[in-house]
Amino acid sequence: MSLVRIDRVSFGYAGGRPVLEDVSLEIGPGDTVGLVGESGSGKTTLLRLLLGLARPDRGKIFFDGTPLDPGNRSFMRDFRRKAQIVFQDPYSSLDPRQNVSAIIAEPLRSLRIAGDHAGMISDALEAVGLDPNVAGRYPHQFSGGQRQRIAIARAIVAGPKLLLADEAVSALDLTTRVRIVDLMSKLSRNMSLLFVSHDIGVVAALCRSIVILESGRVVEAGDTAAVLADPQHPYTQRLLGSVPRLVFEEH
Ligand SMILES: Nc1ncnc2c1ncn2[C@@H]1O[C@H](COP(=O)(O)OP(=O)(O)OP(=O)(O)O)[C@@H](O)[C@H]1O
Repeated sequence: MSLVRIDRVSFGYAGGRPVLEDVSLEIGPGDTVGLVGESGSGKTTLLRLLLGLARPDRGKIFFDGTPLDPGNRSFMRDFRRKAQIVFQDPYSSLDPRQNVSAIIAEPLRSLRIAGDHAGMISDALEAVGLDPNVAGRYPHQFSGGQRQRIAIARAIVAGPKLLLADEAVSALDLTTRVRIVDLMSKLSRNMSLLFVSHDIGVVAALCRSIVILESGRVVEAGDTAAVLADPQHPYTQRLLGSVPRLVFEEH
């Protein structure tokens, strides 16, 4: 059974034109799915629907076989433990007044998860490649890449089944981006990953399957290597054509 099933979902913001039209996609346990599209194609909006922050106008979203229903509080509490998100900007996503330990503990507190919080925080820090001794420090004492590791530690501390990443490496320099992609790849062995990005290169490195969104519609989807080797839709071909060439030709 799919962990997530988005079934023919359409959505428009109040008074506006449709932003998503008839979108379907499935994420199985352990899948790594890249959602790619240009700015404004509706990627973040789809994540908002998937988190239950907005409701589809048409269609349904299922998590573990149960329809997502923001009105069902006990389901949503369990869902919030199982689905966590990492955002783009590691500077604005961490509260500068809280130390690392308090930041990572936030889901444990808000979801009222019992147990050894200090041990869980320490495990999460280790899992993202940070020394557990940094728990007492504050965000300003870390680089952008380290901050993103802290944000990822917060996202995984409660043991989610699904990690959502919204342009989670886009704000990082190239070397740091590669390291965080490596980290996400390692973490995705234990959870499903929906990785939203406009960067096809990063998706190719990280995601087994790819979904291409153009103006709120899925125009192509499938195995990443197969789609990128032989893109069928003109929009995918255009997106691929606009990827900067990083290979230096010999003269
Ligand atoms: N709160 C909102 N109210 C009204 N319209 C919105 C709102 N948020 C987004 N939109 C519109 O919905 C469309 C899709 O936006 P969305 O942020 O989902 O795209 P995106 O693919 O994530 O883009 P980006 O890569 O730039 O973040 C855009 O036309 C945007 O202007």
